Amino acid sequence: MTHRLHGLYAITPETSTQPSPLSDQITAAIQGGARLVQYRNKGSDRERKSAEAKSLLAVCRSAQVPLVINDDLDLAAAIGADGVHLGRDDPDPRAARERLGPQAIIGVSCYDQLALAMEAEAAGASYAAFGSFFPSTVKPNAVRPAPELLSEARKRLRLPLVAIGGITSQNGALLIAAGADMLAVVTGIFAQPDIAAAARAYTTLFPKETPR
Ligand SMILES: Cc1ncc(COP(=O)(O)OP(=O)(O)O)c(N)n1
Ligand SMILES: Cc1ncsc1CCOP(=O)(O)O
Ligand SMILES: [Mg+2]
Repeated sequence: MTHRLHGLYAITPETSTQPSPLSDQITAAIQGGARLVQYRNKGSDRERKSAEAKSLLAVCRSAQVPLVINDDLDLAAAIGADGVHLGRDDPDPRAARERLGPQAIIGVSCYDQLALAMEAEAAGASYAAFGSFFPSTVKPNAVRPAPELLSEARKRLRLPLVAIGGITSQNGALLIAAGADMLAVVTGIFAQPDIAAAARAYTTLFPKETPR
């Protein structure tokens, strides 16, 4: 199945302010309209990551929402996830494409650099991610491109564009207007008391889907 990469992209929090298990939090984000989920866990051991990723994969499969694993190509391959997200310290997108196959979602971090996105496109990536567009408590030291980078990328690339970093339901609209196909969000969804409602506030920013 080819996945349409458009809409809200929910990324799991590493520290939770929620009493509910991660799988319930993801269920709520999907109820609020999340179209893609990333399992991002930089701190846990392999066993815990594997167990959490499997449980999220079950939730995502039943909702028909793809699950991407951050950084860990081995884990993505081992559990049969829908794809992987790769940054500058992670495996090469070509290796990921070879390992996971033609339908897999291979996301690549491009920070504030159009040249990285052009390389990613040539390497068979599925989307290019730019950011952090706004201050983020998750990545306080991230580079900060201007939203105009998305407009430039839109002109130069065919790949879907993901915007990330400090995105709220207020500032997200300007990133979509600049060319973002997806908004990737942690805090604005998962640090809120009502996760589904918080997700819905982003979902409504996107133009309505045209039926396939
Ligand atoms: C959609 C999306 N965009 C960017 C990132 C950041 O990736 P990376 O630079 O590898 O940093 P870590 O997330 O691994 O700390 C992302 N995860 N997802
Ligand atoms: C992983 C990552 N890469 C750039 S900013 C960021 C964190 C996004 O989290 P938040 O939506 O809470 O700012
Ligand atoms: Mg990474």
